[in-house]
Amino acid sequence: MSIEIENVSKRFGAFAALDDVSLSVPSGELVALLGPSGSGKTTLLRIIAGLESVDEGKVLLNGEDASLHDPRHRKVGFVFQHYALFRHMNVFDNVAFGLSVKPKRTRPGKEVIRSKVFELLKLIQMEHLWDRYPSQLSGGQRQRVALARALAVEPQVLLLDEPFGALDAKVRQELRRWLRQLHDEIHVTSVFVTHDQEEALEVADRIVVMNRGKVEQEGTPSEVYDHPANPFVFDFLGKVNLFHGRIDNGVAQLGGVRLPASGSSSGTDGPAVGYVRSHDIDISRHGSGSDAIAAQVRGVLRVGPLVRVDLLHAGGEQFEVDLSRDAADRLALQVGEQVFARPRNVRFFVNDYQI
Ligand SMILES: Nc1ncnc2c1ncn2[C@@H]1O[C@H](COP(=O)(O)OP(=O)(O)OP(=O)(O)O)[C@@H](O)[C@H]1O
Repeated sequence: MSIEIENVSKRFGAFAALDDVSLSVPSGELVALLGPSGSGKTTLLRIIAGLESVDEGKVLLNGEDASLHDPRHRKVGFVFQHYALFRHMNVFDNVAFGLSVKPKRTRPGKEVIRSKVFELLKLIQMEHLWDRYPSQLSGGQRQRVALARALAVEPQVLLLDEPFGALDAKVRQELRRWLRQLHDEIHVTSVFVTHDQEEALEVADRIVVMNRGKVEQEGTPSEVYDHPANPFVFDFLGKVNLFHGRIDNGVAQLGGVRLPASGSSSGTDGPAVGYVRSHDIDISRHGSGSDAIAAQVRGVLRVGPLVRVDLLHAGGEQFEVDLSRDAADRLALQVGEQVFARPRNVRFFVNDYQI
């Protein structure tokens, strides 16, 4: 089922939780709503589910105005961060619940329910745990049961609100991969909310970056990561360094270095900010100060597979470079020494507009 959000606004009192949001989710896609706390992600999800009304705008499900239908008939499955499974029911009964409470007329027979539940338990790789109770399961297993339970009634849209938010980092990572595989198997149109950029980049077909009730950018993971539309998206999708400088006649001066500012025109002359990801900078001991940013090493820290180097350049701005362990071992940087940093990929923004 496709979802179209057309110019939706939602206020709580005087506060605009959603401000003229438009968005379309083609049938079968897995879309992530990514944004900081309070950006309106959950509100948008609840509006799609029909749990919340809109002040302005429309939601179309398969091209039809959703407000014309009772939310109970929207065929939407919901999985929350803390999905309360029924504690007194075992895994089998939890997954079977949505089917067993259907009105008699549409309720499948016992055998059909049984085979459907075992099919789902197989999908979530938990057939052998069918008679366990929620208290006998790990957090990750419980979320998988919650997902199977939402899928049991064959929703046409699956909505997931921070489904792995309460789990530890390792389990989260496993479940992310698992969710992606599951989606590739069943292709149900899915929208999931997360504030974790890595999760969105790894799992989603498309990412909708939200901020203060608005959509900042929408695109594939590589579109939003490699071509962020504005400083907010750049910053939210990964670690970034800011270099304050100026642009004159298409040339940017950043920390003493002159760099071509592609796309700029004389109209953009003036103060500009260069954005560079910390893995997009090379460090060497050689340079002239006009082809590289002269900087002092302030700290060297091993973080898992990377080495994070803290630097301070002559203009007084601090910045961070992530090196591979190999590169860091070759350089053997010492705290206090002078080095030269060369950004490989800089994006310039003037007043929030990319040039
Ligand atoms: N029922 C409500 N009454 C008043 N304000 C609300 C209500 N629901 C949400 N809000 C406000 O609307 C804003 C958006 O909330 P929402 O839950 O959609 O954000 P979110 O992006 O999902 O955040 P989080 O990641 O923290 O869940 C918040 O500032 C929140 O306080």
